[in-house]
Amino acid sequence: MSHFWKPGTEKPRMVDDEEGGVLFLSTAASSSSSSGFGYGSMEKQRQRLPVYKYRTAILYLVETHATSVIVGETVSGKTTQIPQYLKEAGWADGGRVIACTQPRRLAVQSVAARVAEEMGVKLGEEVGYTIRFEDLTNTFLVMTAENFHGLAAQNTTMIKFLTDGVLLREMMDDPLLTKYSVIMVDEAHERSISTDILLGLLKKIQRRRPELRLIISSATIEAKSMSAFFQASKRRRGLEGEELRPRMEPAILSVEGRGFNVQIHFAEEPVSDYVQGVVSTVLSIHNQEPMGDILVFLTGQDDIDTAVKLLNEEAQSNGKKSSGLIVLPLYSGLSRAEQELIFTPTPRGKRKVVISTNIAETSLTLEGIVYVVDSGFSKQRFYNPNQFQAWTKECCIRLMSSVKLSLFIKDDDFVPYRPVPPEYFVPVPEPISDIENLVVAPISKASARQRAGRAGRVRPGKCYRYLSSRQYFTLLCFSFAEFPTQ
Ligand SMILES: Nc1ncnc2c1ncn2[C@@H]1O[C@H](COP(=O)(O)OP(=O)(O)OP(=O)(O)O)[C@@H](O)[C@H]1O
Repeated sequence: MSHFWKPGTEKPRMVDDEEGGVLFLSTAASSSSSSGFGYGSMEKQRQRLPVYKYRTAILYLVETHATSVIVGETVSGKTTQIPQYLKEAGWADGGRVIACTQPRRLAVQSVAARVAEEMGVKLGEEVGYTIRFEDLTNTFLVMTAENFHGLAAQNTTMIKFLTDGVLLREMMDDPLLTKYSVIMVDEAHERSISTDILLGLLKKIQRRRPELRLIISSATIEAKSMSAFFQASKRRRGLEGEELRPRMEPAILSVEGRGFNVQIHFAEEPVSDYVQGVVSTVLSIHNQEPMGDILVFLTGQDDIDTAVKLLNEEAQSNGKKSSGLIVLPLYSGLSRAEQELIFTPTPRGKRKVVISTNIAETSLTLEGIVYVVDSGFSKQRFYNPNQFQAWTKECCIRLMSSVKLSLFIKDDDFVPYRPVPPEYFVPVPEPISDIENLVVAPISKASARQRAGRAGRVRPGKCYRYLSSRQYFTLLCFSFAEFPTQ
């Protein structure tokens, strides 16, 4: 364990950012090998990732700060490497667990499988995952030393990937999440309701468990506002062992460097029918570009089914020209077996086309993908608090009027349990569509970068944006939080 920073040894070189408090690593922190694993080529691949140069700095920040915000380009290696660095540094010793959350199940499964492969262990043992209805981790019961009748859960899983929703669910049994030493909330830019609630609760847990470390990471996160959120409001002084506590003000680390080059192409003119547009683009890539799989981003199941149908029809009618295309849809409504087809290697001479919602936007590495075709739109969920207020108000009015009606019957007739006639029942207004809206809207620049980042992961790639460059510059920098707070 001599290749990462330990308290008491020389610290890695860092400078304060001029804008105040932002830590930025000025030089490569370490050039030495990271671990004692004997997996030569895999180890070399790991060391080639940009995040490797920041290994010592990351471990130093996690050691000394309660919260670290890590911003690293797509393909810098955050998701697969940071949990391994932490494990190698001893954060999973003594039965503790390192958690890494992802917004989506598919990402949890694929990242866990990759990390297990890199570590040369069986998935479900040292590296495991938990998603809804599936727990692939290893916990067994042991007799406690103090009381031979008592049983305690012991974890052999050291690195656990899980969705943020599952971690929230775990809080119901263990509100302080005591088994975790470090919790990494990855892809925090997505700002789904569960991610935001999780971040709020983790901040509270940290006050009770100062030893818990949080890492908030993404390629496209507003680091300063995230850091401001975790800034402790009051600095506690004079507590026993204060000098051993980590610094409560969050550290921000920017991991520079990315994977292979991805050439970006914009549409020359804005298009009206993006489904037809992406289908034509896929066909021209297939006819003109060298081999390599294609990942298409559309908004939802309807669009995807239409595109799959159009491409399959084209393949049949055009004979040789479009043959060789294997078209696969990807959305959350598909069965797991159907979703997993996207990971099957493409047969020689064929080209796989995965047509997906934003389920494939973050954390996924599909090895064969060379081309990304981005429609520029996604279905976005908005929680509308104003509508919610209007709806609850309406419900209250109707409820009150029905209560008044039933009271009226009771009072007048002096028959307390007389059934209320059906005409007095007042239906409550339909809530769902008003409160939670799923709307097709242009994506943000952050999403566009994430989508482009699905190419260039294991070889150079190209991204075709179905937006003109002028349209692109009108996009919002970041997507709206699902639950707006301001
Ligand atoms: N399933 C996989 N198969 C092959 N290589 C993989 C796989 N998963 C990750 N890798 C390799 O590890 C690299 C880093 O992936 P990782 O997911 O850690 O990056 P990241 O910085 O978290 O990216 P993103 O922000 O896009 O999720 C990939 O570019 C790829 O070279």
